[in-house]
Amino acid sequence: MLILSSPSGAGKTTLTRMLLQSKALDLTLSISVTTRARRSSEVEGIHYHFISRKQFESLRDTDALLEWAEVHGNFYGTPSEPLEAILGQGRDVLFDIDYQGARQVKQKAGTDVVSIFILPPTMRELRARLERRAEDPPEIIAKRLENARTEISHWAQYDYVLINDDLQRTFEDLLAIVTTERLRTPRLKEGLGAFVEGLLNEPGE
Ligand SMILES: Nc1ncnc2c1ncn2[C@@H]1O[C@H](COP(=O)(O)OP(=O)(O)OP(=O)(O)O)[C@@H](O)[C@H]1O
Ligand SMILES: Nc1nc2c(ncn2[C@@H]2O[C@H](COP(=O)(O)O)[C@@H](O)[C@H]2O)c(=O)[nH]1
Repeated sequence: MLILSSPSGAGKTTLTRMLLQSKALDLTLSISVTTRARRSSEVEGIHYHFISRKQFESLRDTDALLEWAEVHGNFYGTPSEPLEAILGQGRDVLFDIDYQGARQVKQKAGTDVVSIFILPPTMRELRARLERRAEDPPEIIAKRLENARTEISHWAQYDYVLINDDLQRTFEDLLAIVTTERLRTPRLKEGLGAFVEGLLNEPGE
């Protein structure tokens, strides 16, 4: 499970898209439910499942969410069932969730989780990116910038922290993290066990 978090506008959705487009990585996105209104660029079932507050409460109260949080005045959560199906196929899952959700997933899934926090190079650039994106009205941008400092204060709970100045460079750092994490001994154990057994049973001549 690979988690990307950042203050709004630092670039995690852009980087998520780049990671998903990289066929060699073969990552699957965890599609969250949210009570936020859909942006014009977003598609139901691709970016989010857009649901009502009542539907959200019903999912939350029936333990159908692995984690959930209130962010910028809206509710967001990760549905457990599709996630379990993806993990059951042995696939790696990418999460675009906030620090509260990251903490809950870490508590529940522990060593199966790798978390990455994306920082903007400056607060001025963060504002500029939100304005250039032109997806949210000024009052929503103001709220997101106001929340950014609290979100950034949680950077140290993450396994990795990247400063997203140059997009391509940040993407390459992400690729390096995924490649390295996949090579960790505990993640290779099943396949390696059989390989080592075969190796030790070879006569060696
Ligand atoms: N390294 C970068 N340099 C310049 N612009 C960038 C960079 N990374 C992302 N952007 C741009 O910044 C804007 C915000 O990026 P993005 O939507 O990915 O942010 P986000 O962290 O997912 O925000 P949110 O949490 O609000 O969804 C987009 O217009 C994106 O194209
Ligand atoms: N804890 C969770 N946070 C989530 C989830 N899905 C998205 N998010 C985070 O919310 C903010 C705002 O997202 P936006 O799409 O409205 O810009 C951002 O930090 C996301 O990472 C979730 O399922 N759980």
